[in-house]
Amino acid sequence: MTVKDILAAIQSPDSTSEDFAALQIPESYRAITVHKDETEMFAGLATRDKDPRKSIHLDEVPLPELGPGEALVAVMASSVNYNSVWTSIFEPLSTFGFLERYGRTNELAKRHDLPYHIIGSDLAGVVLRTGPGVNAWRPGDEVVAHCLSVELESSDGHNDTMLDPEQRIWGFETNFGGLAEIALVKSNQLMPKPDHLSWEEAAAPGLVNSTAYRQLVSRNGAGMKQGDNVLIWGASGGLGSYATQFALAGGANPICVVSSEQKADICRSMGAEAIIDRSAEGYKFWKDETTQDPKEWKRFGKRIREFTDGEDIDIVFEHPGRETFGASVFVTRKGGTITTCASTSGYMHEYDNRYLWMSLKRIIGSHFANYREAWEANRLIAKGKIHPTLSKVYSLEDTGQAAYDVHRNLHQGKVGVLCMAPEEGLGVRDHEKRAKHIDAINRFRNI
Ligand SMILES: C/C=C/C(=O)SCCNC(=O)CCNC(=O)[C@H](O)C(C)(C)COP(=O)(O)OP(=O)(O)OC[C@H]1O[C@@H](n2cnc3c(N)ncnc32)[C@H](O)[C@@H]1OP(=O)(O)O
Ligand SMILES: NC(=O)C1=CN([C@@H]2O[C@H](COP(=O)(O)OP(=O)(O)OC[C@H]3O[C@@H](n4cnc5c(N)ncnc54)[C@H](OP(=O)(O)O)[C@@H]3O)[C@@H](O)[C@H]2O)C=CC1
Repeated sequence: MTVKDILAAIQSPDSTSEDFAALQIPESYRAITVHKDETEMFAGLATRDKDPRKSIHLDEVPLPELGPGEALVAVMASSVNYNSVWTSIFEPLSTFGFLERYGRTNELAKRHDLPYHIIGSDLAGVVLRTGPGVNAWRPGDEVVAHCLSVELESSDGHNDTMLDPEQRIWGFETNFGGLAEIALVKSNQLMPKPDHLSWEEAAAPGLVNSTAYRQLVSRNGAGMKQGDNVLIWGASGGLGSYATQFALAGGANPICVVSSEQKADICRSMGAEAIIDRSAEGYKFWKDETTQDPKEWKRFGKRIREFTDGEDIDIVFEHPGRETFGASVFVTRKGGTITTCASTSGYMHEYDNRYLWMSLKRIIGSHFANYREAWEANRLIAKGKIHPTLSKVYSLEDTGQAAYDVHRNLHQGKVGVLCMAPEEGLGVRDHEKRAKHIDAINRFRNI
């Protein structure tokens, strides 16, 4: 039995759940990996010069054992997230440390501690096998997977599953991720694949859409409401392209920051009106490595006021980190919120705390999404309220290049990867619903 036989079953309209259950699963499959003996390969290089094309490999790997509560999924498509960039440049830490730590927790988790790390935190595909105790999913089910892996043995995570002390991001802090022909997930990561989307479109939103949902919309994040002025950094990027859609769909007023006219056009086409091209307007929030320039914060704030009839920002959707954080805190209105999930440009932030405490602002840390938030975010995709922002699709062989593009900010929206899917455009089940949303679905394509 080979991956080709699985693909044939997926592509046959007559395949039943029993057919899938009867399929033998191959003993090995192709997967995107980084190697433990290469973690020092970029030592001494600047972050920018660490090239994911050198560290990312396509290997034949053995099939992992399937445990209780788990599922093996045939991955038709996946997507590149920035966490795979971090893994491939071994920053801020080598992810092998996460796998070792996980491996120490119990006998079954030892499977994850390997000399290679199969990366990737998104997938769209078909369930092949489920482990003992899985009743909600069956072989043949068409699914997407969110990337929250939790154990839930501690009460700490029982109210908000992101607070589980054993919370991990699948394909980043666990092995057997989605950039592969077969992936191993916990069954409660599975969600129904939106039926109007192709495999690669369905795989694109998962991680960033769920993260933006918690960070901006959920009460666990900023709890955005109608009329809020929302400053969105990287508004046409992975996270930002969903934050912009959430702001528009939720009746808020997005102020989109981008770095080119082309990206400004994308935001306009999503329906945003207030757009700041940070490159064209030349903001320099840092005078040098150690000194920020409050005059530049003020120039930026004045520009925002031009779009808002003089109002300041209710919510900042932060992720660039060090380079922008001082400005983000400054431009937030009295009582407003800065919500942050990342630090792409550096994690040691500096801001003038007087503007925070005197104006009663709040900084909220946000990370991925709990089970329920991920489900709600996927539901919005399935209902055609929020759309994938897929721009370009690569083959599994070219994942290194795809990660390089994301690392160098050469991409738009999301970058997809075909895993088992032989070509783009497959997997659409509801053509009528698709036709209704086709322009929005294709908005980011090939730009
Ligand atoms: C969905 C997608 C998401 C993304 O893309 S996010 C972006 C990518 N992710 C990242 O860049 C994050 C990568 N992760 C990290 O950088 C690290 O993962 C963290 C900095 C988050 C944590 O570092 P760590 O080394 O895992 O943990 P420690 O807390 O620094 O060290 C553990 C030791 O420190 C002790 N400790 C913890 N808290 C305290 C305390 N409050 N007082 C005293 N000690 C403390 C512990 O017990 C333990 O000790 P002992 O090493 O001896 O076991
Ligand atoms: N904690 C969590 O759960 C999650 C964290 N992340 C993290 O969030 C970050 C962004 O992820 P994602 O949106 O997918 O990445 P993308 O690269 O797709 O988008 C980020 C955008 O941010 C903008 N940007 C980058 N650097 C700067 C800067 N120095 N100043 C201002 N804007 C900047 C760029 O837009 P432009 O050039 O147009 O301004 C870029 O397109 C990553 O660090 C990632 O690891 C992502 C998902 C989940």
